[in-house]
Amino acid sequence: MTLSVHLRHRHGDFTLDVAFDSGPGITALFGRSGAGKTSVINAVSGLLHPDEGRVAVDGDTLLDTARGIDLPPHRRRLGYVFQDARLFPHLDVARNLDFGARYAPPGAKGPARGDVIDLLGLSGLMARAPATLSGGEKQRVAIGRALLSRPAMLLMDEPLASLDAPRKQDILPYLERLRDGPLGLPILYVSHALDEVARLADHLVVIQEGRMRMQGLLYDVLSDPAAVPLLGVREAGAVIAATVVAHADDGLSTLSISAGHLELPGVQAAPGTRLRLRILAQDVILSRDRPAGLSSRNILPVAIAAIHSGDGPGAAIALRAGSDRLLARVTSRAVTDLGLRVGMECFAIFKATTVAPGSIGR
Ligand SMILES: Nc1ncnc2c1ncn2[C@@H]1O[C@H](COP(=O)(O)OP(=O)(O)OP(=O)(O)O)[C@@H](O)[C@H]1O
Repeated sequence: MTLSVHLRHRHGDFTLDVAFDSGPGITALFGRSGAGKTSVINAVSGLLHPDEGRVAVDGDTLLDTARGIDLPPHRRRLGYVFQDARLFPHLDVARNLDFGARYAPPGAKGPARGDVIDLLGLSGLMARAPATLSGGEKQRVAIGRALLSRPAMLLMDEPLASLDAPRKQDILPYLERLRDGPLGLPILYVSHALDEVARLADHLVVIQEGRMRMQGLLYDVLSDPAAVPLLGVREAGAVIAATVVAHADDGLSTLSISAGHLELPGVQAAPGTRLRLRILAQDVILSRDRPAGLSSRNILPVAIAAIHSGDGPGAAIALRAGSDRLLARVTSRAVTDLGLRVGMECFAIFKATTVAPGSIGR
């Protein structure tokens, strides 16, 4: 599946100028408030008619201003999940799901009702009224309703933004299952929360003030030191792939990565499970020599791939760790004092507790 979005639009002083092409899985559109994310999703769904643009899903053209094509929303076969679940308050969960199915185009391929109920863990909720559901449960029903309309693509506009942190952690595994399951449904996922994006996205598009600033595979964008000023120095950090090896009685788990082993707490996955770990750039310390007598359990041999000095006192350092990439943020003074340069081999160190359970995804 491919998603191709090319848009130009003016809202008064605000100009939207965004173009990206992505592959299967979840494409996350990330940006701060007012960056233009909702305008993009509205143009994809047909609620906004851009001045110029082209939107195609898997080769099917939904919009092409040059050719006079602008399908109305109901003919675009898109499932929409909003920040607030927008369930029908007078219908129980089962009937809310039926409503989705009612909009499925005749003959459209899609998941069976029972599979959607299993995937989203809805079987115990079917007779409940929306008012009695938690925020996370409501969102699961809203996702189920959207899936049962058998869409060609799912649009999710800040679907977790109204949930508190624990509810958000409850629902993220369902979204991971949706992404990795047999449906293979493409998802355009809008968020201003980088932790969610790092857990879920396959492809990342970063927009700022209406312009597309970076796009690419999530692992590539998040490990690019040029992304640090865009994403924020406290939030920037690479995602690496790891496999669970074993859990010890003291609560620490061993994970293997291409550059060696990590020891982390709070890993809730069976040995053999593939995970993705987000390691914030600000949590990584560099040492030219292998440190001895250090309490930190995670010391990885790395090579410096790039050094990106910012306007302030910090520098972002791209590191190669086996076949993975890490980012470190250190002071420019440390770069000078340690004589760091591209190609140099050194050691990256981070505390086990810096990788919080919420930063560990599938
Ligand atoms: N219909 C409109 N008329 C005029 N300006 C608009 C209109 N819709 C959006 N804008 C402006 O376009 C800019 C982008 O808005 P948009 O809602 O797309 O951003 P966003 O990234 O989704 O923000 P948020 O996360 O706060 O919802 C904002 O400056 C907004 O005020």
